Amino acid sequence: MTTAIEATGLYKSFGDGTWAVDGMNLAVPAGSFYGIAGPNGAGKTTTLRMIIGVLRPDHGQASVDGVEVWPDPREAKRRLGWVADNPALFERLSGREMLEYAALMRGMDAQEADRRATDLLHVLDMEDSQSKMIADYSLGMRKRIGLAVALIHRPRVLVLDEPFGSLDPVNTQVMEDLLQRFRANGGTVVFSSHVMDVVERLCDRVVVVADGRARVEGAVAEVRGQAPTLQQAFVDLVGGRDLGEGELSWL
Ligand SMILES: Nc1ncnc2c1ncn2[C@@H]1O[C@H](COP(=O)(O)OP(=O)(O)OP(=O)(O)O)[C@@H](O)[C@H]1O
Repeated sequence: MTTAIEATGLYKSFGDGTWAVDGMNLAVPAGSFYGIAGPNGAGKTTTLRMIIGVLRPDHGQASVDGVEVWPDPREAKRRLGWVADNPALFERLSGREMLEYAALMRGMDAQEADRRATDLLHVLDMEDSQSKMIADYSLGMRKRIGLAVALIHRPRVLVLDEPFGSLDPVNTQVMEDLLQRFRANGGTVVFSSHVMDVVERLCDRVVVVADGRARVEGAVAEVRGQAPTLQQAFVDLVGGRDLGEGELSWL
């Protein structure tokens, strides 16, 4: 198996005496759609930020498309695209200017930058809002432009943090279609999510993370096991809480 992302023994503490990431191991097969699920505070974002080369691990290694991230972060970043939960964008640029700027920073000439920006704005259904300032964009529009910025240099691996949170069904469909297209062209998609039906629908494999560690990993059907849905398997695994008889009786 060729791996698109490999993380071995990743640890990170923020100095409060606990491990936000506590010995994470991951191996994402190239060409897969890979989901990272886990409750709030499980360490998903911290893990992803160490893998993409913006947060240095206390211990452990990560590689992207065969390139070790921390010895060679520039080369690793050439091969990946990153979409943060709330993408950091230049608020006073228009969507088109943002895309063209990202393309120029990635070394493209102006003609290629214009061509790719035009294509992305079209498939993301953003032609009408391309001249509007990003500060005036809705969250769904920000997420779409964030995805376009991450794709414009044609990465091999795309990493997304909660891409579907707070998106309406139309935006969700637009994002899914583009991710499917990227994967069909040989790319690898890794994303964290709490939205288990999206993980179940899109992913080949999933890892469930809790307390900074991978608890279970495998093909979606394996992780679901005997549970009726992946959501139920997730709750069974990481614990939910049943309300007792008398609890909240005042409600
Ligand atoms: N910059 C930081 N400084 C201090 N603690 C942090 C920092 N970033 C994350 N943490 C802590 O690390 C732990 C893991 O956080 P992380 O954001 O990685 O979880 P997550 O699984 O992405 O959660 P969510 O699903 O809510 O986004 C949490 O306890 C969080 O409070």
